[in-house]
Amino acid sequence: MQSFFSTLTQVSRRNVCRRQWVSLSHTRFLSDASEAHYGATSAGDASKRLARDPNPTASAGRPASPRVDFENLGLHPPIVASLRAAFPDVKYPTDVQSEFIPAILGGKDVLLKDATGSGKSFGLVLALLNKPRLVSRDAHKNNETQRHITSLVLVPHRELAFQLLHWIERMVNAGEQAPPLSMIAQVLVRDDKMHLGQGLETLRAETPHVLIGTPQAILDVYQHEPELLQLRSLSSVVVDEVDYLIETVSRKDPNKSFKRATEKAKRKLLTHPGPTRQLLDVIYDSRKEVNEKRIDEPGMEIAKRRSGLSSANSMPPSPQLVLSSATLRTHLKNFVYDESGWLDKDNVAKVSGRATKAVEGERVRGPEKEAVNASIQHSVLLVSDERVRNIPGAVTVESLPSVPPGGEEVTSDETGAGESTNEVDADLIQKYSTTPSVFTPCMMETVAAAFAMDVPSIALLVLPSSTPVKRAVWELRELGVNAHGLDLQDGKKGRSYLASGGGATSANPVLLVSTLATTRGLDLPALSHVFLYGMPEGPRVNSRTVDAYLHIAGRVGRFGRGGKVVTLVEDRASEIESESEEAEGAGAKMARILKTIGVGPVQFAAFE
Ligand SMILES: Nc1ncnc2c1ncn2[C@@H]1O[C@H](COP(=O)(O)OP(=O)(O)OP(=O)(O)O)[C@@H](O)[C@H]1O
Repeated sequence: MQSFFSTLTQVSRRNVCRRQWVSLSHTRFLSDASEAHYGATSAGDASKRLARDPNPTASAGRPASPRVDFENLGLHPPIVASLRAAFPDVKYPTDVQSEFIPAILGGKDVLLKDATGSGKSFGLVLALLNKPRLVSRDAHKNNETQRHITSLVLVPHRELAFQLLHWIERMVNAGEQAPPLSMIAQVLVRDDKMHLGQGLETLRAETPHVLIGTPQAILDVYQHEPELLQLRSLSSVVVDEVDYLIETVSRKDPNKSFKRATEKAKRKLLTHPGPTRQLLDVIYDSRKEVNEKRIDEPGMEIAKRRSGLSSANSMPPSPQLVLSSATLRTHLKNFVYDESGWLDKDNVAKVSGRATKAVEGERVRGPEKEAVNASIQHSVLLVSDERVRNIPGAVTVESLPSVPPGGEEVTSDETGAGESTNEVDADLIQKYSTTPSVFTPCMMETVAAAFAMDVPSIALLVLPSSTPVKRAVWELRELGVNAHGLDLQDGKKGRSYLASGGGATSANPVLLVSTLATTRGLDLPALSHVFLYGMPEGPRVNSRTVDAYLHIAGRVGRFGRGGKVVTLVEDRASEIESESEEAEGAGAKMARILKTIGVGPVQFAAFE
């Protein structure tokens, strides 16, 4: 099999030979390379073919019909070979992948939205790996070839960055003559002490094809060593979990006087734009300028531009922009389209997997309901010192088998249970034993009991964003739970969590502990349960809370696997019947969240 590495080097060599490079200041995109390389299976052809013959059977997250395969989408055969060798279960593209991969390879800006677990991030990685490597020649250095970063991927937290890196590593290592991973992909995130550490050293030593990082880490490097990033010569910029990374103001907030509150929130965002906004403002400054001018453009000019004729306000060459999430709210889309100035509006594809779903006759529903996965059971437990009970209205259903038939036994080595890393050190134990906890004892005991009774192999506990994971791990271990802080950077163990799975049992099940801030986008195939400590993004119920719940719930039930989401909230008996939102208890609020997403609560059988 031709190696993954040789694919990328061939692309770069071919490109270098075909282009006349003047100097580094004239770095140009190798836009003709994909055309030369992919011939009849170019992205444009693939789009046309899909339009004629859309996949008629699959639903989000299910593989598309055999009539569409990865090569048809414009992916280069050696990359597909590496994919098949590394991920034998990934046989055909999902609906949404069939739509967005050709759009990305065709150089379009893409707004991408589909259910959790539909393969968005995975497909993005594939498309980016497939892009021709950007290289230029330096006339001042004997025409020496210089490699550039081709794609920048912004993700909300380091665990997701390492997950994408592990996926790439598996594909790279699947070919013969595996290259150093750092040539293909690197991660740039801050460590526990907020340092960039090893990631920055590696970037100084080698330019990767794909750079994955958190916005703050990338911004830090941009501010101190901008030449390492070459932001303006990128070919693509991807923002995964974009609604988490770019804050926008919702037009409807029933709890506030609408207009004044909106204006105030907008002003605040202008004064304190988050790191993602800052980076995109830098990368797309020339697009912003043109978009600004286009606001007053006369009709003739618009018509000229749209028909491809040269116009005074033509868009300058700039990286394609891809924004992705399972939950893209209207106010974010409006901001991106009308206010940000980042998009090339004449060249945008909006992809939601709907083109294929509409052909299947699936009902297109509200934004929350589209993201719900029917194979997940949702339970809410009301917890007090006296008792633990299911939320009123929870129904008994035939339980999803926790261990699907044919599940194999995994060893403690595979689950990372027997390893000594991730230990809580002695100083912290001393501190924890002598200071009050932010966690309520009866809530932790309920997590421990529910985990012991129902989890066959691996579960995830999601804590509120600012709570201490290490302390939770320690408290749970005191209760006899095999708890570990989620750490995907941790080589062998981290990768074991990402291995394909489901249907496994373990003699010593593992409870991984993370927070709301580090859970978005994670794909841990062996998970059967997610326990949620308290209301997500509480205390009010609004679109942010609902979206947060959808994303947490979406960690299970991926690719047709079943799964359970168990939310634990403190039980305050008087709260349930109250009409006012202030007095309404967390249980009633959770019931509203479930209603909004169109699911009913299911009894968690271990409790009354
Ligand atoms: N075409 C495919 N066939 C089978 N499995 C796939 C396919 N594409 C991706 N997967 C698997 O599906 C899982 C989910 O993929 P991914 O994380 O990309 O979904 P997502 O849509 O980004 O989810 P989220 O919105 O939660 O971030 C991964 O384990 C991946 O290996």
